[in-house]
Amino acid sequence: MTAQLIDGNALSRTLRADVATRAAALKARGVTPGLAVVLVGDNAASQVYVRNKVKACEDNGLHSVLEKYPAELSEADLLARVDALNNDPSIHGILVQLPLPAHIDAQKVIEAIAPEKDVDGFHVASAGALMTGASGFWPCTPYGCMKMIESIGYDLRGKHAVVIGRSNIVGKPMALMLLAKNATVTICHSATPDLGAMTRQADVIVAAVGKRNVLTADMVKPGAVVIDVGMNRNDEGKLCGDVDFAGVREVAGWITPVPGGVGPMTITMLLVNTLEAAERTPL
Ligand SMILES: Nc1nc(=O)c2c([nH]1)NC[C@@H]1CN(c3ccc(C(=O)N[C@@H](CCC(=O)O)C(=O)O)cc3)C=[N+]21
Repeated sequence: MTAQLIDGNALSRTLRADVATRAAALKARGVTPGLAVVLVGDNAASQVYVRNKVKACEDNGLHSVLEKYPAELSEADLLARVDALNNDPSIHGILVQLPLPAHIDAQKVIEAIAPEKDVDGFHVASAGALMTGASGFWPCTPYGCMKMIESIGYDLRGKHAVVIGRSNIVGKPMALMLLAKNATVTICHSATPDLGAMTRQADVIVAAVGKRNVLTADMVKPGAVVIDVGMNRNDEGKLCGDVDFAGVREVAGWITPVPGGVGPMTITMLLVNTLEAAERTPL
């Protein structure tokens, strides 16, 4: 049996249509949701991602501002820009594209963003809100993964979810979101001695490592839900995830493709968070 595809492009179209409707309603009340995207340096991948984010805003009735700075921008100057955006009433969400050049302390810049504008969900206040169940923005990638699982009507209660990867941006928040839905959660990482022994027990697997073929068919329980967060290039230079898609799709019950899976959902949840930031601002 071949797994059913969870189509991130199709789900994004549905969710973005709702964003556009709500953005239009806000606009009618005189508020256009605004996102500021700050890009430092000329990382080629970042240029593409940032352009996609700006285009997604435009397509769905959000206003966006792209600020590009040379790689030599000082940390103090970047902090000053963040402060200006914090105080700009036309901007409801601020995204500082990562990675930043090595001379800039990325965490310090993230903490400078006003939590109510932290639509990436990377601020310690946002992380704390997710951990405790308080209101705050959830990081877009794991949030998008949760929406994909929700879209197939899957009940996580009592299921075993295995997350591969423990980053602050994906693995850790992903585990907390799954836990909040009453899954039993295991987090695996580079020091896990037998990854397959863990994943073979999983009803849901989220692969977020950043390495090709981390998950192969022999590591998957028949019928499992497999979410692929990876963004890698194969030998032919084609975009691929962390999962051996061709093999795993013959075993899994559901699987997300790369491209067309988690990537577009990350951008969709950025739009959702920005819209909600705008909806929360008092008129
Ligand atoms: N502050 C910050 N926030 C981020 O959310 C953030 C970041 N920094 N730095 C880089 C990563 C990466 N990221 C992606 C988003 C969408 C796709 C995406 O839409 N991918 C398409 C394919 C795009 C292509 O063809 O290259 C897909 O999977 O179908 C990919 C990658 C957001 N990031």
